Amino acid sequence: MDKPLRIAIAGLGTVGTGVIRLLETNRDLLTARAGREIEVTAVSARDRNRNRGVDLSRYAWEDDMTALAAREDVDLVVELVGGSDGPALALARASLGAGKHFVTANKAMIAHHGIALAKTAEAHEAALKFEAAVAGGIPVVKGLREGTSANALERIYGILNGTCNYILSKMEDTGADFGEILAEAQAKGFAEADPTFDIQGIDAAHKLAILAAIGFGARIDFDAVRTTGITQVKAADIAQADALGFVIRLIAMADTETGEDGRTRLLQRVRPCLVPKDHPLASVDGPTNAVVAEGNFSGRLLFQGAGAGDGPTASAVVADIIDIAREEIGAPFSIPVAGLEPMPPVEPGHRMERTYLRFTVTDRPGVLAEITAAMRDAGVSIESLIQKGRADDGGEVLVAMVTHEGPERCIKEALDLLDGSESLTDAPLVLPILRD
Ligand SMILES: NC(=O)C1=CN([C@@H]2O[C@H](COP(=O)(O)OP(=O)(O)OC[C@H]3O[C@@H](n4cnc5c(N)ncnc54)[C@H](O)[C@@H]3O)[C@@H](O)[C@H]2O)C=CC1
Ligand SMILES: N[C@@H](CC=O)C(=O)O
Ligand code: NA
Repeated sequence: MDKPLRIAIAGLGTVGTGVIRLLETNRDLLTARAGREIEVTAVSARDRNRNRGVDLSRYAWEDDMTALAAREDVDLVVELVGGSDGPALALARASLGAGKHFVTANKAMIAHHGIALAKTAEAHEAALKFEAAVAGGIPVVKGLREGTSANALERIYGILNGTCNYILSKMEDTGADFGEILAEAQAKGFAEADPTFDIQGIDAAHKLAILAAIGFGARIDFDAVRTTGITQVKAADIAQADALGFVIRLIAMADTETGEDGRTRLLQRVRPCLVPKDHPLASVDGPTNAVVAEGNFSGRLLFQGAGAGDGPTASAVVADIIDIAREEIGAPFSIPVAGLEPMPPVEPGHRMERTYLRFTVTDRPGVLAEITAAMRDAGVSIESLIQKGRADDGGEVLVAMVTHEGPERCIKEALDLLDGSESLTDAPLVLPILRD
């Protein structure tokens, strides 16, 4: 048998502790699968004395995690700290620069610095792997890099944030308040250290940018992801969507089109959408994630499973470690960095969509006429319209509508016409309807 693969782990929180537990529990099986032992030699985290429920006494401890990269007894560094910059990035640069393999669950860092890190990895013939960074335990990075590699992909889309999905599906089941459920998601270890990354859609955007790079051979362009989170979604919208035959899910989607200049353009967006109840993504509940990839020969592929949590995320981290133990290095984004194409973003106004719109308005005569006139003037055709009762005190009521399919820019024009209207007491909510 080959020499052991010696690894160091930085970050011993939810995921880091999960990795240690998995390496201990499945030791024999991992040795057989990897073809050699996987041996933890050193670890680093903020607090040495915290009780994590795992025995760290056999491993060397480094207070400064960057020191892991310089250790002679380390072949591979695993980063489970988080943060796009700061110590995680310093560790990545130091490790790859020293020719050590590097495994991370850090989507923020890969979305911002993945290309530069992949270049360093290539230059030093080291592996850079990040299966856990996208959709936790689901092998979707591998699925796109290897499983769909024979296809031109038409669309990649799905549910990429477990916290938002947990919140939306729990709101659906219990009618409970947003904040209460977010606290539960935090307690269960799904949420990011700063949960605004989850609820504002930024975490899903990080993951989408990574998948788009792999799936479409694009240079990662995180700044081009058009991102809307779930904070504006109310329990009333969920009930309304239900009555219309939909659920609400935060959907991340990327596809391409050819611009007038002949260049391939990339559209990446994260936004809450109405999902028809008979669509496979509608039954994805709780912290589960799901990714759909549509290949020109494979047809629609659905990857589904736990997108967050210690066990599933550790499973993805250790799968990457096994690949490296087997010397399956590969290009981080499927093809060498020089081959990744810079793809300018699509301006999506011409895209055709059916849309759900919700207005919170003052309950007085003429309000409905004002809204429908704006729709008419902008060329938006209304498929159905619901006004939710009368407010007893003449206060606020909810007006919801579903439009026929039309160009996205018409919705924007209608909202611009209503901008500043004294009838509207809250910003309108616009939710596209996911097409099959
Ligand atoms: N929790 C989850 O379900 C998932 C997390 N991830 C990613 O995995 C990474 C780790 O996440 P968690 O384990 O949830 O985080 P966590 O907050 O539970 O653990 C982070 C660890 O890093 C250490 N750390 C943080 N800042 C440090 C610093 N400046 N210096 C030294 N040590 C420091 C902490 O002491 C702790 O041990 C993040 O990149 C996260 O986005 C990815 C997929 C799922
Ligand atoms: N905060 C993330 C954790 C996994 O990536 C999520 O909720 O999906
Ligand atoms: Na994954």
